[in-house]
Amino acid sequence: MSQSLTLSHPTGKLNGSIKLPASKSEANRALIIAALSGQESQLHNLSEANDTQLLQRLLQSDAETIDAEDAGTVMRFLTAYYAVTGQKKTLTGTDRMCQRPIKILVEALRKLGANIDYLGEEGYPPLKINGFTGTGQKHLKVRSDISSQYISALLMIAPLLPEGLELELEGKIGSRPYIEMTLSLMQHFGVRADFSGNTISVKPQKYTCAAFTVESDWSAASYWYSLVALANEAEITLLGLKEQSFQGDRAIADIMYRLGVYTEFTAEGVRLLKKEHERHISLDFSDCPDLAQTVVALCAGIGVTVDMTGLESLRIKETDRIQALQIEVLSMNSSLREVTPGVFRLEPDILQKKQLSFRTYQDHRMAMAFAPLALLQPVEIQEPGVVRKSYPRFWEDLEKVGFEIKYKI
Ligand SMILES: O=C(O)C1=C[C@@H](OP(=O)(O)O)[C@@H](O)[C@H](O)C1
Ligand SMILES: C=C(OP(=O)(O)O)C(=O)O
Repeated sequence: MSQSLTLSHPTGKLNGSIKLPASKSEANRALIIAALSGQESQLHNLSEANDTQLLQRLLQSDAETIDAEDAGTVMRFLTAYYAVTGQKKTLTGTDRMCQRPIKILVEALRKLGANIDYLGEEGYPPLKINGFTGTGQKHLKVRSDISSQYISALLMIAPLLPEGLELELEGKIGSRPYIEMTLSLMQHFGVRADFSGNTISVKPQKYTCAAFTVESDWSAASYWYSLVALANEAEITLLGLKEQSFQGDRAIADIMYRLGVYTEFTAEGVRLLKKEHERHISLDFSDCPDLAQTVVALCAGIGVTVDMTGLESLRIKETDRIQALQIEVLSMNSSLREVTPGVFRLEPDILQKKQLSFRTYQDHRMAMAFAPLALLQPVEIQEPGVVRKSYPRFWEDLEKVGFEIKYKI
């Protein structure tokens, strides 16, 4: 795997049609639900993202030790899946995965009757899942301000529990659209739930067999919006995106309207065109945390000041994304500071005409968020292979619209 690549674009003009990868969030829910249904499923357009390829392989594996690598959904969804299906497994992941908390999910599963031990530090993977003796408990209180993935994991197994499940969400509901995506996918496969106030109720039910085609990934689309915003001239079509999507990251269309990109929905996807951008904006990322890096890197490039809230969960993702962003925007003369508790301000400055080099912190989104800046000046991206987590063809797709890439081994 190459250690770095340098990226440049000879004209700054972008034109073309891109087939985006499919959403790993949708695909991984569909895979878990299909496995829980116990029936042959017809899932189409499963993502080429490593997170999805990995889950597919692991669901077919009868190994005792299961490596979820760096995939949060794989770790959290499989913990609940193995528990409820009574499979005895050791579940581990990368060093970083073993620093990403899982206590809220493990505690909830224990209350439902799962026997789970921590093999390392209490509250973190690796885990040993030893079996399941249903307690018949129906009502659970679960904190919803750390990661929605715990809630999605519990919801997907809920119809298989003898009494079903009533989940009372405590605190702010972070990443809420991902919970709604879970409920929509469950409904697609025949399971009804009720989400009223802060309680989600699921009665015991059976998943039914249904065909499902995974949509293109709106999070991946965000990097193309950034490219269009930074280009001298651009007309880009992104295939397979839908206006009515299960994905909360479709919010990028509205965010980018303010940052210089007009979205036209067509029968084949979206057409992106350039427009004027605002100079100072405020955004709340509570519903769409994966878009924050795209916006920060772009705004540092085009000189837009942004006040951001809802970034709490960024500290426990593939890396501490707030810290990684703070370090990397510094090399662009910009600053990212917490101005009052919970409010982060990106203040950009004039970019010097020198080659920029960005570290990626084993985080695919750091690589893809900073790459579009190559439309302003040559950019080096370190450890570019990280993109395989969600968008393995990212660099090839950039070449299709005229980027020149030199790989250094
Ligand atoms: O459920 C999902 O598919 C995801 C939920 C979000 O995580 P959190 O709920 O931890 O914020 C998101 O950041 C992640 O990329 C995918
Ligand atoms: C946070 C992410 O993924 P996960 O939590 O599933 O590892 C992501 O893809 O940005």
